[in-house]
Amino acid sequence: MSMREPGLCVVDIEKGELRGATNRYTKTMADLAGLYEDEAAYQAVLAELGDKVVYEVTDYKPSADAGDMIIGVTRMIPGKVGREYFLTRGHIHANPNRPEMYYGESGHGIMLLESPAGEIRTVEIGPRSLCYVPPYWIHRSVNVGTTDLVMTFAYPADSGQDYDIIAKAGGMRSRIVDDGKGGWAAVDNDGYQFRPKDLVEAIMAR
Ligand SMILES: O=P(O)(O)OC[C@H]1O[C@H](O)[C@H](O)[C@@H](O)[C@@H]1O
Ligand SMILES: [Fe+2]
Repeated sequence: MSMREPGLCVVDIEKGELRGATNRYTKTMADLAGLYEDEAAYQAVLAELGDKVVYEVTDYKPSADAGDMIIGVTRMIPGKVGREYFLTRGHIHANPNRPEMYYGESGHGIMLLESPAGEIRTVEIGPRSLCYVPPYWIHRSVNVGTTDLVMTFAYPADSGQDYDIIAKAGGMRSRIVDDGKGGWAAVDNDGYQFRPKDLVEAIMAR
């Protein structure tokens, strides 16, 4: 093992980015096809937003080694597709026993978590909330506020992201929607299919 130099990055809360990041990736509404329940509403929002960035990630990745850590910032604009609040694609870590932490910088978000067996948890995140995503939880962030949601995160550098696990189940078990009173509610996703028991066991054995 060779020594690595210390790093320094600065969280720019207004811009919602990490100054000194080594990577940036952006998502537009077109990249999120098939994630929202209301296809007509999705098409309308897609036409309205065009190639506007709906969320972006800037991160600092020293290496992909197991003992290293990726630190970064995610920024998501506010909005709804029909009654459903804007969300990230969501994933389980490709090495599923890797955790993650999220720290709220600004805005109002929900971390939506699902176990491989289909249990759901919601964690509300505001400024200075520190959310721990334990190993094995599928996770997605949702902006339930009226301003950009900005969060700092950190996770082991060899975690990886598996997006298929959500797609294959027809989405996550819950959707985060407007409750009609200015707040949010978790409701059932009608298209959700529970994973077979042997698949759940195979994931949990890794
Ligand atoms: O990867 P997505 O599900 O699109 O979520 C966007 C990003 O969310 C978080 O900030 C994670 O730490 C990133 O690694 C992830 O890529
Ligand atoms: Fe993650």
